[in-house]
Amino acid sequence: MKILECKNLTKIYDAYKGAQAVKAINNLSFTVNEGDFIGIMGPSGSGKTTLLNILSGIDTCTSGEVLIGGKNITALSKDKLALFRRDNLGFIFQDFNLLDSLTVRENVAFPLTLDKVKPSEIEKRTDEILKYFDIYSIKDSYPYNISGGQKQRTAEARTLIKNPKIILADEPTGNLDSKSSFNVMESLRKINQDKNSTIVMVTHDPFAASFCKNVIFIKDGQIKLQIDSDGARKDFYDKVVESQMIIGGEN
Ligand SMILES: Nc1ncnc2c1ncn2[C@@H]1O[C@H](COP(=O)(O)OP(=O)(O)OP(=O)(O)O)[C@@H](O)[C@H]1O
Repeated sequence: MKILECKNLTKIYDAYKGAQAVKAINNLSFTVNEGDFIGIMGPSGSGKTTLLNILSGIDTCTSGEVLIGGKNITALSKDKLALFRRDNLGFIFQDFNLLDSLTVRENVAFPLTLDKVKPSEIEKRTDEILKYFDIYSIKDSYPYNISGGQKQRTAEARTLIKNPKIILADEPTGNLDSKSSFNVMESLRKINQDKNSTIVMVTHDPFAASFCKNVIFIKDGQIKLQIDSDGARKDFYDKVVESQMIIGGEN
């Protein structure tokens, strides 16, 4: 089932204070199905962040459409878009975005608290997800007392607690050492497999990309190449690195 459709997306940043206008996304179309785990790669300046910002409703496109679960988010008013984002999209960022004054448990429960869910229901769902991400034992710790990998798993648990339609991840391994990167990517792969969560991830990191089912490469705002994994991660890693060389540019 189609869950995300980008149709003929174009984004032009207008000329500003002497700088020329930039066509960051150029008539780009692609479809994401439920349960996909897609990586978006490309050289610096190729348009990855711009694309993710448009998909997540943070930025608007100049022309084209983004449909999420059949709903055209490019046509929503600001308020409706904010609500739609809250109820349907999950975000995972490079710098975790955890609240330092809250414990791990409180951070994970935060979206449900905002939604005024019943306390008994919050407790049940929070316990379940803390255990799933193997952070139950550190539930009363604060973010500054836990490791980078534990912080990222806490951020994932907070994202997943509302069962978003799509998880949009921006360089989730960007600030992690190799062991934590492995654990975080394993946990993303696990939620993709166990819960059929749909994940769209922007990354520079071929290791992170090797966990995806498909990777699209963009350059000059257009899709230049798509590669598919047959499930063997090491082989797919080689394919990702090879594709990066084909695409060229600074990574
Ligand atoms: N706010 C902006 N105003 C004007 N031009 C911008 C703006 N943001 C990005 N650009 C330009 O749009 C193009 C795409 O940028 P974008 O940040 O999407 O690339 P990227 O692939 O995410 O790069 P990186 O990997 O370095 O983060 C670049 O030429 C960039 O200079």
